[in-house]
Amino acid sequence: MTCTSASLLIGVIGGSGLYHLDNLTTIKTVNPETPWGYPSSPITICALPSGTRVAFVARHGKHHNISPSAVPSRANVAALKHLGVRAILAFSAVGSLREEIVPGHFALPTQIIDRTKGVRPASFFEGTSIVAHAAFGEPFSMRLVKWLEGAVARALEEEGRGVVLHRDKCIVCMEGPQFSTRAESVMYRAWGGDLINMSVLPEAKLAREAELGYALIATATDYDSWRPHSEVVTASQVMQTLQANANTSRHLAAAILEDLHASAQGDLFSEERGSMAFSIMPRSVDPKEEDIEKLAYILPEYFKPAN
Ligand SMILES: CSC[C@H]1O[C@H](OP(=O)(O)O)[C@H](O)[C@@H]1O
Ligand SMILES: Nc1ncnc2[nH]cnc12
Repeated sequence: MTCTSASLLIGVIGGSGLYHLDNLTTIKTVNPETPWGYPSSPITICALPSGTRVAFVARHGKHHNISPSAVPSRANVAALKHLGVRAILAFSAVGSLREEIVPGHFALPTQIIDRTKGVRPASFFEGTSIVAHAAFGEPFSMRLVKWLEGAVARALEEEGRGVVLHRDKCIVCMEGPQFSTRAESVMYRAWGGDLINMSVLPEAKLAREAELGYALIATATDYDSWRPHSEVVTASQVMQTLQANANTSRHLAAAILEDLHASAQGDLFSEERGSMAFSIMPRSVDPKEEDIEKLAYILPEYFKPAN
């Protein structure tokens, strides 16, 4: 099922605590089987008051039954792209590695440090006869991030609950599911990390391979484990902030998605489109037809099945 690109341009991935956008109108639910399996949850197509549609997927499932290492990120990103989405706005509950990023604050990261352990499939090309090297020096879509810096700050101010937005932060993505040790937490700060989660990778890499815009709205829930005289982070500590952050995230989505959809019709995501053209390596042998068919699901511009 493919929506027309004019009707559905933005996909939202909800993280811990954000399992639905029930402040928007649900139009329908779809559950497409992609060449990489089924998404984490059925995808809800929601409408804004104007009728503009967005697609929503719950990263850990609607009942939070998928652990961070097992999230089917390839299926999530592929399904969104196939539905007509051009950019993903991802939400994530994160630990703060900086005193000034107080639990309850929001942040827009611009860089990532990868501390995942190679157990998550991180490329659509993995296991195929085709090799591709996507550029990832700027792991987020900077035009989108800049756009969000203004729009999110305005929406948070309008909400009036004093949620502060931090810009230009570096997020560490760890494997989990256990939280970091105190020594690791201190080390990440020394490396320049400001935030920590278990989810931004491989999601951001896969969005890049699928030529989708991608930005993360990081919602701080805790101070991780670096503060010498404070308790280390626990799941129950995270839970305390999760609900308030999710409510703010839902408000934010309702406040900015209309304008984001309108901007998406312009050149906001022009950097991503066509970006894989020079990333796919010239081939010495013919690629397998089954691989072409698989990759055509996300990149029909480059992969055209024989029939
Ligand atoms: C519930 S604490 C750890 C868990 O929360 C974050 O999930 P998400 O990014 O989907 O909001 C973090 O990345 C971990 O997966
Ligand atoms: N401290 C933390 N470490 C990793 N992921 C998190 N998600 C929320 N808090 C976190």
